[in-house]
Amino acid sequence: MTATIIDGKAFAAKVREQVAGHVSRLKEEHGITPGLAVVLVGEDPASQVYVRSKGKQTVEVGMNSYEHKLDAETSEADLLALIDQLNNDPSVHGILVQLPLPEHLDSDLVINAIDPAKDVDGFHISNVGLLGTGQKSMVPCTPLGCLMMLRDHHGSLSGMNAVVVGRSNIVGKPMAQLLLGDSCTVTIAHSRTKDLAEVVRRADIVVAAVGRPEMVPGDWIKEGATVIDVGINRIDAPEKGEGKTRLVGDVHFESAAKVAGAITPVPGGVGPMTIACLLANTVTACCRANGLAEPQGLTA
Ligand SMILES: Nc1nc2c(c(=O)[nH]1)N[C@@H](CN(C=O)c1ccc(C(=O)N[C@@H](CCC(=O)O)C(=O)O)cc1)CN2
Repeated sequence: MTATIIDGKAFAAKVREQVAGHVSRLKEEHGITPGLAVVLVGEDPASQVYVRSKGKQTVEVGMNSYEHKLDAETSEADLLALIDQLNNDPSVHGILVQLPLPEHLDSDLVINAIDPAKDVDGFHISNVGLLGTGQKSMVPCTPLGCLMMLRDHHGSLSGMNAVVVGRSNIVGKPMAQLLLGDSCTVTIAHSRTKDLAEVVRRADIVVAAVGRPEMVPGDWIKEGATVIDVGINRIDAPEKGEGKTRLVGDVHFESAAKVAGAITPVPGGVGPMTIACLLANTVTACCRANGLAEPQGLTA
């Protein structure tokens, strides 16, 4: 078998198109322009790239982008004061604090200071609780992107065996909740799971989000399974020349693609969907804040 490649880049472009349509309707029919504020603390190079990309794509779909770049030594009090200001700014419908934060800042405290209605990352404890109890919430962008691709590929996920490898608050746990919400039988596995290979081999859907380069080989995958690779790991690539690197996922793509029915590549799979879903969440937050009907198909 050679797997169908699930093209996250193309899918994300379609989601952005839908978002742009909703934004122009909000402007024309209600005179409202959704606004997204992104806060970056420090100079982490990867975070700088992601924040730039978020700002650019926000503007491309017609929304207002507010970037707040703070230096690495910013105090918790100053960061919380900025969040308070954004919480009270009616032109800001979504607030995102780029992670990871410098070590002296308490991420949980900072995230929980965001107004849950503006928490477009879906990381606030209230949104975590709402998602866990099947209530309307803001849904974390990466798992939402994975769910959209799975629904698009399969239609219904009902009754499928899903194994999520990874138990992070940002991806693993919310992914499991979303799959459960779509009536999958869900197992959360992780690096300490006994007989991990056997557990993964039972899965119709594998979501790999452990942050370990190419940890899941093809012989762990059941024939015809759908593999969603959330990992983004930069590894040395001496074959490309001295000092060169390349991106790989948590799945060994070449071997997995020979047995899977469908698979997301890295790059170009889950990553682009993360930012597209952030834009979708911002439109959703804007509609909710204004008592308007939410866009269909852009949330769980
Ligand atoms: N507040 C948040 N912080 C972080 C999140 C998040 O969702 N909210 N996720 C990641 C980083 N991230 C967005 O912030 C992100 C990561 C990767 C991509 C992406 O498109 N990756 C490309 C490859 C990019 C490359 O060449 O390096 C791909 O997979 O094709 C988008 C967004 C941590 N922080």
